Amino acid sequence: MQVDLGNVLDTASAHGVSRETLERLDGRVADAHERIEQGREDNEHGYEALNLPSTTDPDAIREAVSRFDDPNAVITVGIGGSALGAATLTDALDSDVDAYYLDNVDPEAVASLLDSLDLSQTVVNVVSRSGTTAETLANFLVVREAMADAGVDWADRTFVTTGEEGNLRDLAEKHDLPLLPVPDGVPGRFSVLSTVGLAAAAICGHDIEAILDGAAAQEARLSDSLFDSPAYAYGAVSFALAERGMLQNAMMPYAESLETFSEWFAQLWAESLGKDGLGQTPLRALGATDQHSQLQLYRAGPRDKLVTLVRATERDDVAIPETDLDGLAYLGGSSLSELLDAEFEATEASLVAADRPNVRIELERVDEYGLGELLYAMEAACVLYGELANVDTFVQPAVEWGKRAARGLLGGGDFEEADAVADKERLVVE
Ligand SMILES: O=P(O)(O)OC[C@H]1O[C@H](O)[C@H](O)[C@@H](O)[C@@H]1O
Repeated sequence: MQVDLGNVLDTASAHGVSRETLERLDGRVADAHERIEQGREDNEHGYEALNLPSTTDPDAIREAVSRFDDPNAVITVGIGGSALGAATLTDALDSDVDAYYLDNVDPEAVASLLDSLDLSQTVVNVVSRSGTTAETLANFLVVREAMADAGVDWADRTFVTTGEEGNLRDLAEKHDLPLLPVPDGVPGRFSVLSTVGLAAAAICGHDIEAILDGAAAQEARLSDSLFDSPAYAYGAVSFALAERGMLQNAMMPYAESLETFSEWFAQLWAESLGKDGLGQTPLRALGATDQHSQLQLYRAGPRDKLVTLVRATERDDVAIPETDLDGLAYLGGSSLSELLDAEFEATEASLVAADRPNVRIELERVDEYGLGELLYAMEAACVLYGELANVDTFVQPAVEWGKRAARGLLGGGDFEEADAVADKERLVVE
């Protein structure tokens, strides 16, 4: 995996950063790296996530899921960090086992998914670090009932990934469900390389060791200089650009298989860095599709965006057939991959021509190893950015406020946050 910073330099784009600025920043990267390494060594909350390539036991995960013979499908019931990592992996990789995610409580979507599946051939993976998230527990109760109604022994087809305590743990123990532990000290959005993210991939038959190997390769590249580490290069430059007003970061992979990756990145970046009036708003885009919609804004709208373009340098290709139409002759004999690359490079050039900084991230391939590299590098980039911005990367009090309010509204406890809901101002126009 490599990160190309050429288009963020002020020699490419007038609103970019100078090499001198990057060199000055590199001194701060060295200090931040030292702090991160200390946090990892002391197994501090959050920093521990960067140790997962060596602390995760892939055999234990495989062993836990091996009790389910030949499922057709796996439903992961979880939300946020308890769903997006697994979804990023299974959506990016091909498998004969279909992976679904119940990460919302839209009744129509839940009912439609459950109606469409043969539940006797489906495995249910319930994931919640806290074991108390209302959406996850509610969806699980619905799934469990649907299985029972279909004459399926739900307890036989369910496993749980959760922490040491919480309602989900109690429920799993009561029904003697197989349990995978979530690692201590790893917030959900940093947990893709643990039981939380890898179990669904293991059920789908993906090579979870290769995912960890890819992550380990990027772990080995962390160093005290942004010029030696793709992860730190990305984190440091994103921070430097945010300081210059690029307060939005459009994550734009040129691979449909990475569409969910942008969602995962959005949680990582928003929940970790959006604090104390600071942060960089992640935007989700997909190349080449969004070249024909959002690119207008990225190139000509407010000068507040970093665009991150991601592509694989190797991919399976499809030839474009020759045609006798003169106007289309330029396409014939070429391939969809060549067209996609041309679109990618044209987007970069068009942004630079309008003085809009952008970063290129290239993987060799969207496979297990490449995904491991990409996900680990983005996590390390985020941790570095958090150090440089001096925010508490690993907490999410703003999200928890809303969780308490919703629980209070449903009668799940006495939470003062719920009172604020009743105080809503109204100015209704009909
Ligand atoms: O894993 P859980 O405890 O169910 O939490 C699921 C999600 O809940 C909240 O929204 C947190 O802010 C997220 O970071 C977390 O990933």
